[in-house]
Amino acid sequence: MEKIDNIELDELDNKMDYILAEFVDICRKLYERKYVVGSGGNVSIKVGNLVFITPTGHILGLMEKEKICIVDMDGDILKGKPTSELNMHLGIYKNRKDVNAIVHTHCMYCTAFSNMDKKIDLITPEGQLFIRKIDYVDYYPCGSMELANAVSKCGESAIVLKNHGLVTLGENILEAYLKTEVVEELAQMNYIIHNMKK
Ligand SMILES: C[C@H](O)[C@@H](O)[C@@H](O)C(=O)COP(=O)(O)O
Ligand SMILES: [Zn+2]
Repeated sequence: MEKIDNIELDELDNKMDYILAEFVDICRKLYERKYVVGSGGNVSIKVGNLVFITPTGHILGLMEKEKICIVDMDGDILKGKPTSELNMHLGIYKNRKDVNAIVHTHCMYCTAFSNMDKKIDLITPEGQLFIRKIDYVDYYPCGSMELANAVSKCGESAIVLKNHGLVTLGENILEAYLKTEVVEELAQMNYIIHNMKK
């Protein structure tokens, strides 16, 4: 059995198969839960010096392992045509050593709150447990370096992009995904409570 630094390549293969299968599942779930529609949203994970990332213009609900792009941390594209938000993903990984997974979606309630410049209160137990604080970023054009720089400077792991959507960060993809679910539920709960007060 060939080994590199005591890692059996077959074992590495199996691990990567599992990691990429989980990546595909999360992409499909984001679409199924309508956190994105059409070709919106993008997802990435960092494994060592490599970033596995969704292709641009692709429907997350139809993601397949073979379609996942690969980029190194210098931004050299090793496989496929990655998301137009590649600079945002790389900028976050460079600035946040605690982050190994990024989920970007267009959650409707979060985006609506951002359009009204309203903050989302962390009113649920999950909100207080999983989301320490939410950062808010002004509107910058999609795919722009301005957006990438603004987001990668944020210190929190839930970042609302004005008139665009949400970015959640995690040590792993399940954590990043969970934060998307929790923040969007918080936004919905805030909306319901606000309307009940009328
Ligand atoms: C307009 C783009 O869809 C923008 O919203 C981008 O941020 C996005 O979500 C999907 O872009 P890619 O298909 O390039 O990942
Ligand atoms: Zn987007």
